[in-house]
Amino acid sequence: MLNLLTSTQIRQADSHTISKDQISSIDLMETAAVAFTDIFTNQYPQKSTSISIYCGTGNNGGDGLAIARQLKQRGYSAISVKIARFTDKASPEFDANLKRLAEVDVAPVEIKNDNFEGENAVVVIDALLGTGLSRPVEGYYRALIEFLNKIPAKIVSVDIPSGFCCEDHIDPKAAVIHSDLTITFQLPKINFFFPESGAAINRFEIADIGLDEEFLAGQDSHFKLIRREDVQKILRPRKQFSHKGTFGHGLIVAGSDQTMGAALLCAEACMQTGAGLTTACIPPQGLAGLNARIPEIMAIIRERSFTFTDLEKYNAIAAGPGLGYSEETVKLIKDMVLKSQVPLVIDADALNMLSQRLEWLKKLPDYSILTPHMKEFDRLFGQHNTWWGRVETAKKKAAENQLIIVLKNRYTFIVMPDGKVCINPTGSPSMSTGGMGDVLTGMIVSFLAQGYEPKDAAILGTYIHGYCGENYPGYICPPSALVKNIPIKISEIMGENWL
Ligand SMILES: NC(=O)C1=CN([C@@H]2O[C@H](COP(=O)(O)OP(=O)(O)OC[C@H]3O[C@@H](n4cnc5c(N)ncnc54)[C@H](O)[C@@H]3O)[C@@H](O)[C@H]2O)[C@H](O)CC1
Ligand SMILES: [K+]
Repeated sequence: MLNLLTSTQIRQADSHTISKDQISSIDLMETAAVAFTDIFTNQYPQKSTSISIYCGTGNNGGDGLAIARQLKQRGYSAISVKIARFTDKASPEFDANLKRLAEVDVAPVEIKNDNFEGENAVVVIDALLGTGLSRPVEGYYRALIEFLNKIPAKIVSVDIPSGFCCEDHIDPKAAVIHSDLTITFQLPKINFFFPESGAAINRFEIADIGLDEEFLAGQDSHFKLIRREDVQKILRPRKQFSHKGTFGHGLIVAGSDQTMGAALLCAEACMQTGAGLTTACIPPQGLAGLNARIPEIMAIIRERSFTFTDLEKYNAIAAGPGLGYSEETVKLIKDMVLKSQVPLVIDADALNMLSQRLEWLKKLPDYSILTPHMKEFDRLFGQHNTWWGRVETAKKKAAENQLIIVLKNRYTFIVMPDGKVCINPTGSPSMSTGGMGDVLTGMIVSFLAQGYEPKDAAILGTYIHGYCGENYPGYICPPSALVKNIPIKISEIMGENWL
């Protein structure tokens, strides 16, 4: 997993690298400027593109000056540099790069107040403020940021959008540059994965500046980014002499008269993800649809006052998709919660039942997996104003109840009982359709049934679910199409050793 660090830790990595590699901070700044410019010129290869570089007077601004020189030296002919001289403070690296700018005869314009004349560059490079942000942006900086957010130019931010806070609660009223592209140094910043950053970061790219990998990996951090290689390490190839019993038996407790579709999607996902056997515990009306659509799935019919008699024959149980919320289904879930000896995956209506009966949280088998979206989370654990707050609560609740909480959003947070927050990078807006959650639940319970540890089942299910969705060749990805792709995408991720 990729260790995600705070801005303070990244600064420590800076100085560690500077002393270890016997370089100066101006050398590191030059490396950063070159790495930024490489990505930038790929994005804007036209050398006549008009580019205005707005520089603060710290090292973010210093980067901006070095980037201006790099662009000039690479033949970009329409470069202008504007320095936000709102304070008489300037970093030594900024001053050094200001001198070097003269070598390429770019004469910067100084902005000393808030009368910004018209800006008609096609691209603005935002090098005003970086990770040195230490307080909310006010005064001339705020006015300049608001001015730049209004002009038609594309904005490319250096390291982070100016005014953006890299970790902790994101204040929706803060003045932050709305960047079309953020080229960040070495690591994505933790808040890049929080929904509130959407306005400031349309997309981001990583510029490797050679910080000491060992040092970065050795830093203590809750936040980890799941990478393909992590998933490849967890996935097990299937042995030649295996049979359906080798891959477990998953039980899906789902569906009601009007919402059988969720049960079908969840059950099929469990089967397509590789469970040896899948049984769906469904209402009588659902049987015909189940058999017609997915003949591989066995059924237990939930007649009136149904109770579980042989839960022990299942390696993993998922409950909730389309289950409906009635006296009958509450009794059913209570029966399951009290009787099950295996980790449960609790989703949708079963989560809503939990939120009315929080005492059940402690009764769930250890390492059971909750898969709430934002609203289900707040119903369970109270209203939250920020996602940072939600993740803090999720860490607390996961530890208190020995649970895994899969807090779904564009970058799903998988919160482990030990406080680790594994962030899933896969997925796409094409997946924002009803039924996606049902599929995810089926995938997670399938990996549980196959004998994967609960934390690994949550990671595999979430990563591969998003991977299937983001690789679907369509404007939207119908969940019933996604499930058909699961086996092919798992083997694609595993590469040649999938068999
Ligand atoms: N390893 C790396 O990522 C590298 C990053 N580099 C660049 O350095 C900046 C961080 O530079 P720093 O000098 O620490 O601060 P900033 O330039 O971000 O800010 C300048 C200065 O502004 C003052 N300030 C803080 N908050 C505010 C505010 N709200 N309003 C006004 N002024 C504010 C404060 O005094 C800051 O010092 C990083 O982002 C990268 O761009 C290195 O160049 C290479 C390695
Ligand atoms: K910036």
